[in-house]
Amino acid sequence: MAGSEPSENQKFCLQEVLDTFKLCLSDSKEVYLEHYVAGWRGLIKFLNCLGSVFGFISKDAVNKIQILVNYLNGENGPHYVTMQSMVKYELENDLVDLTKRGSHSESGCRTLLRLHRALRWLELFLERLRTSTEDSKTSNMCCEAYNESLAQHHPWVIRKAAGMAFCVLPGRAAFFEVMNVGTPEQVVAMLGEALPLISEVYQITEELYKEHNMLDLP
Ligand SMILES: CCCCCCCC/C=C\CCCCCCCC(=O)N[C@@H](COP(=O)(O)O)[C@H](O)/C=C/CCCCCCCCCCCCC
Repeated sequence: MAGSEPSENQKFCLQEVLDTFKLCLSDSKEVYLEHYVAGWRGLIKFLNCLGSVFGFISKDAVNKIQILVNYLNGENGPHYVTMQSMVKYELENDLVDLTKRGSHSESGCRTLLRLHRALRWLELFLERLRTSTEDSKTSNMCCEAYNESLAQHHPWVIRKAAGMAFCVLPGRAAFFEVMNVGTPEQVVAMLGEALPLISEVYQITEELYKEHNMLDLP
């Protein structure tokens, strides 16, 4: 594998990501931003194990996570506890560029939307991985999931770069090893547990953005 050996706290652990997504939803099905970004942080550890070819993707995701963490830790932090409270606060205070980019080009709503779209890619990719066979190619699964989701929001140059990165993804067996779960059967079982959680978080976010006409924020 292309990446260097990660230290213990940089090591990816699917169970950890699963636990984080379990914490995302409140009893009233609001999405806690803190756990949502923690879930992404866990996933980025995986990306970092794959080598520097994925650096440009990891950098963009880290940057977006940091924007949200800054809001969470900032003076208006209490408004950013859940996605629902963030949306309400930013909309009520005209803090979102709704039609064209202006003075709020790094709003929480816009930033989260980019990660939300990536969550759909993840859902589609993990479902393919879960139902894959030994000879399935991770690059094909990743590419198909990307074309059905994120690619529709990316310009040609990003799509090209992403396509090139997918070509150097490790094979299914090596990929499963990086997941740090156990046998392929155990990986498949854990994916089966993780997917409904990821799907539910995705659906709730999608509904929230649809309700406020924010699925196309510039
Ligand atoms: C369970 C273990 C197996 C799967 C582990 C997957 C780990 C994936 C971790 C992170 C995924 C990356 C998230 C990328 C967020 C991209 C957000 C985005 O769309 N940004 C673009 C738009 O932003 P603005 O310009 O409007 O601010 C930005 O232009 C993008 C730049 C970078 C390229 C993004 C390519 C995304 C490809 C996603 C597939 C990742 C491949 C991972 C392979 C396992």
